Amino acid sequence: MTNDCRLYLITPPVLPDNFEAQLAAALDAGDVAALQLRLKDVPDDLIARTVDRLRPIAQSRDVAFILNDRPDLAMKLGCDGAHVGQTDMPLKQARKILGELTLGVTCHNSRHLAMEAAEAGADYVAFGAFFPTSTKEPPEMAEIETLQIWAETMEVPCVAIGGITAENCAPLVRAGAEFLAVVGAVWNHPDGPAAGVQAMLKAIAAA
Ligand SMILES: Cc1ncc(COP(=O)(O)OP(=O)(O)O)c(N)n1
Ligand SMILES: Cc1ncsc1CCOP(=O)(O)O
Ligand SMILES: [Mg+2]
Repeated sequence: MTNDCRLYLITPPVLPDNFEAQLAAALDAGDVAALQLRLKDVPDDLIARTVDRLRPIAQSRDVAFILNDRPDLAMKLGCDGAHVGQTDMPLKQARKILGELTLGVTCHNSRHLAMEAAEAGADYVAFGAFFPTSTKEPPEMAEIETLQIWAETMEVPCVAIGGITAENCAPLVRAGAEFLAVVGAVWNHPDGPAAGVQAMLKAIAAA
């Protein structure tokens, strides 16, 4: 049986020198719905220069370019949307800044937070972390049941994140995740990012 789950790629914490080539190879390896630029603790001008470098690579391939944490810069720099966490910016403010652009919101393991996000106009809600991850110290772990109940009862699409790999993703796909967001599964794949994307897509299709 097929499913509608798609891959949501997030950039690695530190971008290697040849990142443009790696990114192009990853996006050419198969269907990727979105790319999130996630740079933490860097000045605005570095975010702006990196958006200018990477945005065309994604958008020319019909991959939505989402900026983490900064709806203001997302709007200013021609991104397709922004992702905000619970402490990044009040959701109403983010929605107002972004206008018609995509707004994604971290909801940890809480359908209550997800309801609030949906009411504030989120285009997707993200639950996680589902599995241990070395990319970020997650404030809490999420249960598959949270995702499953959301997917069964609500219209707003849900993203699953946190330690997701080709080996462990099947239950999340079967629970109804519309998107799987990954960092390590692609950028740390032993055979390179293109192989990482292909492995994820194969696992999603087989779930
Ligand atoms: C798709 C997606 N889901 C969750 C997060 C985490 O956002 P946040 O809680 O704001 O933490 P940081 O990523 O900003 O460290 C995300 N970025 N993307
Ligand atoms: C940004 C973020 N938010 C919750 S877990 C996480 C990290 C996801 O990275 P990985 O796919 O390598 O676990
Ligand atoms: Mg954030």
